[in-house]
Amino acid sequence: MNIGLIGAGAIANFLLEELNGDEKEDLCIRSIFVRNKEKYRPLESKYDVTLFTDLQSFLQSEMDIVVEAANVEAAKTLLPAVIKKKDAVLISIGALADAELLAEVTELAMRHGHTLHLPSGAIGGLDLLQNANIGSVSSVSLTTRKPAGSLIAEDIDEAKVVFEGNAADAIKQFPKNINVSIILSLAGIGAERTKVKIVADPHTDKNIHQVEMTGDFGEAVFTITNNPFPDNPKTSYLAAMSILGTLKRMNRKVRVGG
Ligand SMILES: NC(=O)C1=CN([C@@H]2O[C@H](COP(=O)(O)OP(=O)(O)OC[C@H]3O[C@@H](n4cnc5c(N)ncnc54)[C@H](OP(=O)(O)O)[C@@H]3O)[C@@H](O)[C@H]2O)C=CC1
Ligand SMILES: O=C([O-])CC(=O)C(=O)O
Repeated sequence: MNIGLIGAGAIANFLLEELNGDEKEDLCIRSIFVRNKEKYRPLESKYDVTLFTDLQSFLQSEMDIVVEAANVEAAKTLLPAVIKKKDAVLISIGALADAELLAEVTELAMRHGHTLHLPSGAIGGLDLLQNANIGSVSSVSLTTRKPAGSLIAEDIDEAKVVFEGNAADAIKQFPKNINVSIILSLAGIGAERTKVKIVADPHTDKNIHQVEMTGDFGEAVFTITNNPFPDNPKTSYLAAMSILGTLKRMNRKVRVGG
């Protein structure tokens, strides 16, 4: 499967190393859509990829699927054009907090016969939540704790709650830090009803997500203590692995979970 990648940051570099590195894989990144070719020029020879700044030329290049690893704004702008032409994997899930965009992309995917894959990113338990939601789920809440520097500019000595509210507002205020709240909303009871608390912690170097759910099924509480990427500590290593997992499991004939 040939992949077209949008973005060339922490997640993109992980995917390039895993898929286009020394060991041959069935999956291969061929094309990368960037804003500034000169900045990313070294990737062309290192990973044998072609850089594009024109979206239509990128989409016409040799690829079976697009993987977005850019940011929420880019995803909002690019996704409608992408899904008309290709299947896609989206990691800046916060883009889909916009109900109009979600409806538009769903309609385009159906009309053009394409699929939009939404990986679980830096959390888990979405299989459980979707199954629980067949019955009635009464509450879903997420408490995210990250290194203070990932969330706020000010120097603090003690942990500080920097946001408390619902997922719809959380992603507006922290688009680079709380995409997980929107995948949780999509799997469960929506961005208005999914509660979010974000804590800036000067004493942690992990990205910690505690998820709590209650419903007909009973209740679930679990915590994911994520290792961050050294070159972008806002982003957890698991988020990048979840894209690779999604790609690798896509064509399986025996499917686990889900
Ligand atoms: N769903 C989840 O659980 C998670 C989601 N994420 C999200 O994944 C995304 C990628 O994360 P990460 O790799 O760490 O981010 P980085 O900031 O490391 O990299 C982002 C890349 O996207 C590029 N980019 C930005 N805007 C555009 C655009 N309009 N067109 C093309 N490229 C663009 C940037 O290029 P430039 O140099 O030009 O700025 C940069 O190369 C982010 O949105 C992040 O919030 C992260 C963790 C978990
Ligand atoms: O990587 C993480 O731990 C979570 C994150 O940045 C996001 O959801 O946007």
